[in-house]
Amino acid sequence: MTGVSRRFGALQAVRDVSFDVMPGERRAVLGPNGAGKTTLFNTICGDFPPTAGRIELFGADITRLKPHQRTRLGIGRTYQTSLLFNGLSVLDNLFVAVRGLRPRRFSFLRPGRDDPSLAQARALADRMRLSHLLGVEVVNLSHGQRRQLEVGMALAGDPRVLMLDEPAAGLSPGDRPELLRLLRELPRTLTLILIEHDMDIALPAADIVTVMKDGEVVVEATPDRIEDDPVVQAIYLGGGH
Ligand SMILES: Nc1ncnc2c1ncn2[C@@H]1O[C@H](COP(=O)(O)OP(=O)(O)OP(=O)(O)O)[C@@H](O)[C@H]1O
Repeated sequence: MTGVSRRFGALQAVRDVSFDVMPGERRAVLGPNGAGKTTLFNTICGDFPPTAGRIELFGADITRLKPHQRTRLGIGRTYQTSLLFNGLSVLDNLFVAVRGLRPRRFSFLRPGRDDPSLAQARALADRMRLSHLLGVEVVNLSHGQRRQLEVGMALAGDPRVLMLDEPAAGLSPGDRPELLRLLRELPRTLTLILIEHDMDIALPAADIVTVMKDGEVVVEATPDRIEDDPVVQAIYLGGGH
C-alpha cells in the first residue's frame, strides 16, 4: 500500500501509510487505542475506501473494490466483534462459511452426509483443533475456542491473505498459547496480517512489526528489535496504551 490515508470528517484516522507485505509474510500491526489500526485494516479489506492512496494485491489495484470483490481475490478476515452463529454447531458454522451462506438459508440447505463442503468443514475443524467439538453449539464454546473457530471461518474461503483483528483480545492466559500455536502452524502459502495489542502474541507470531500512533507508522522493525525500541517503549510505557 502506498500513501494510504483515511479521514472521518476533520479526523485524520490514518495518515500516509505505506508498506509492502511479501507473500507468506507474518506482519503484526501494533499501536495504542485509536492509533488507526482497525481503520487501516478496513481500507485493506474494503469496508471503506481510503480517502487517499493506493492499495495493491498481488500487483492489482484494489483500492476501489468492494469487500466481496476483495474476498474473491483472496483476502479473508476476522473482526473484533464475533460473526459466529451462536445457535449453530461448530461444524455447521464451518459448513456455512465454506458454502458462503447466510445462516437463514442454512435451514434450507442442510448438507447431505457426502457433501464435499462438509468434508472441507471437517478438515477446517481439524486444522483449528476443534474436531472433538463438532456438534457443540457456539454458545457453549470457551472464548478461546470461539477464536479458533473464527480463524477457521476466515480460512473457509481459502484466502491468500488472512487478516486477523486482535485475535487474542479477551482470551484468558491459558487460551493464548493455543492461539499462538495455531497461528504459527498456518502454512506459509498464506500471508498473515494481524492487529494485536498483546506483544506476547504479536511478537512470536510476526516476522515484521509495524507500530502505529496517531494514524501514522512510527516504527517498522523485526520482533527482536521492537521491545527495545525507544519509540515503542515511550508509547507502551508512557501511558499511551
Ligand atoms: N467510522 C468512523 N467514524 C468516525 N471516526 C472513526 C470511525 N472509525 C474510527 N474512527 C476514529 O478513527 C481513529 C482511529 O480508530 P481505529 O479504530 O482505527 O484505531 P485502533 O488503532 O484500531 O484502536 P483500537 O485499538 O481501540 O481498536 C479513532 O480516533 C476513532 O475514533
